[in-house]
Amino acid sequence: MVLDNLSESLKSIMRKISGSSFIDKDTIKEVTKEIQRALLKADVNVKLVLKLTNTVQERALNEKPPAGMTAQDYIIRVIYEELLKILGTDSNFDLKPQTIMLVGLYGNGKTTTAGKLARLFMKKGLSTGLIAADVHRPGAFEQLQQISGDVNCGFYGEKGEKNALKIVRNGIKELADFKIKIIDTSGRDSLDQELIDEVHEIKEKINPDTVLFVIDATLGQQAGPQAKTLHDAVNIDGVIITKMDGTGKAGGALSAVADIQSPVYFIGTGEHMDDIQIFNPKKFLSRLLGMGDIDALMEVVKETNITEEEAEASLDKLMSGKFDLKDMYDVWEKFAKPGLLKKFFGALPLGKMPGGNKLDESQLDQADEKLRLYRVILDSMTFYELENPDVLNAKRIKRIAAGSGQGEKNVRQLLKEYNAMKKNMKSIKKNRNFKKMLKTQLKGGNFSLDDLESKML
Ligand SMILES: Nc1nc2c(ncn2[C@@H]2O[C@H](COP(=O)(O)OP(=O)(O)OP(=O)(O)O)[C@@H](O)[C@H]2O)c(=O)[nH]1
Repeated sequence: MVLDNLSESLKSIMRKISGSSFIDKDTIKEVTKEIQRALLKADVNVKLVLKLTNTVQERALNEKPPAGMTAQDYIIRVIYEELLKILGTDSNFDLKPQTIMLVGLYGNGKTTTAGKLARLFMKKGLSTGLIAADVHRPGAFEQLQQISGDVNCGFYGEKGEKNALKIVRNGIKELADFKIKIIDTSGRDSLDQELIDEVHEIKEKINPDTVLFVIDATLGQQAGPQAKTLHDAVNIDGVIITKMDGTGKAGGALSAVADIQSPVYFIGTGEHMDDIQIFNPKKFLSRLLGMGDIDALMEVVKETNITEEEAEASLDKLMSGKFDLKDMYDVWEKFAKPGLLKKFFGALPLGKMPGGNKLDESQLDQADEKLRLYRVILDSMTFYELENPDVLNAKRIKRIAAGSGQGEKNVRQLLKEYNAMKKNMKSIKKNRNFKKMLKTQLKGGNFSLDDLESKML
């Protein structure tokens, strides 16, 4: 597949980001440099690369991750969003009866694509006829005729006729019963004025419903000026990128498409008539980046939407001396979102606190599971016990263990953690910097332990 090399580079950059323990300015700069190199190697236009990487860098440096999202995930999201802008947003091709005009340069795959489209539309129940309006290339008439026979669709052409407009006019009349008519126009080695005039005239006089630009994925930097000139002449409604099955770079074609801001509707993935796919930018990009389901990542943010006020109130509770088990339960309830608890506890430098009880890595790994278990234990306590944890003697612990089915060991462990948390929170409540950073953490931000510790000393 085209862009394989770019995909490998981007995947390795993504791995690097998600594997880094913290994100600082240097990491962001390094990452954007690497993206820059990878895109340039894939033939993406320099101007576009610079614009993209500058935006990524600026956003990564200045924007705060939303609640529930780590800085790492957020940068991945920023990169994803900015790359998606190049590929365009999802826009489905409207499968309605229409006249389509195909434009593009010689050998880019126009004629083949006309046949592929005919087969695709007919599969969707839309009868299709092809009009052979390439009056310049010897053999173009026969090629389209042959293809229409292969896919069993309608065909109109006038062998030897040099007036493309006349053929199209007659063709539209002759193929009136077909729901979709596809005009295969001439291509050239380069964009000469004669070609531009010809396609411009057909566009003006025939007024097709849709003009589709067929472009070879491996075209390189000349794709840009070609797309622009054709767009100026016929106003391109959408793009079909062919030869996506090749090993080329595709960055040039993609840059050209980004430049004219037309949606890519289809991609060609081989020489056979079935080798055409509806283009889905999000899926394509997710595959390119080696991400499973990037939309799922976005969902985490929605699920963990904690407001600043909520974070502040919970933090005040945490740091007040009056922190009881009910408060602990409430805080956990609020922040027990996927991964958030782990992040929260993971960032607490408890080992550095007087009387600190640092949670080890394996404990952190099991944070979500532990929370579920602790909730069951807390549910087995009376209201009085939750508000007055000091009354929890051996007898009560035994009762709670039996009631929750979690064993005395787990009940004692929960109490141990509660006591450590309460003690630590009390001892740091006057530290404004720490409080501020914790708030960021509660809201899903991320920072390094080193950073946190240096702020505390
Ligand atoms: N691998 C691959 N080859 C393709 C694809 N689309 C077209 N081709 C091949 O590209 C070559 C040129 O395709 P044509 O359809 O003849 O090109 P054209 O743009 O119609 O050329 P003109 O009519 O001369 O303007 C043919 O050999 C096609 O089989 C594709 O998606 N993948």
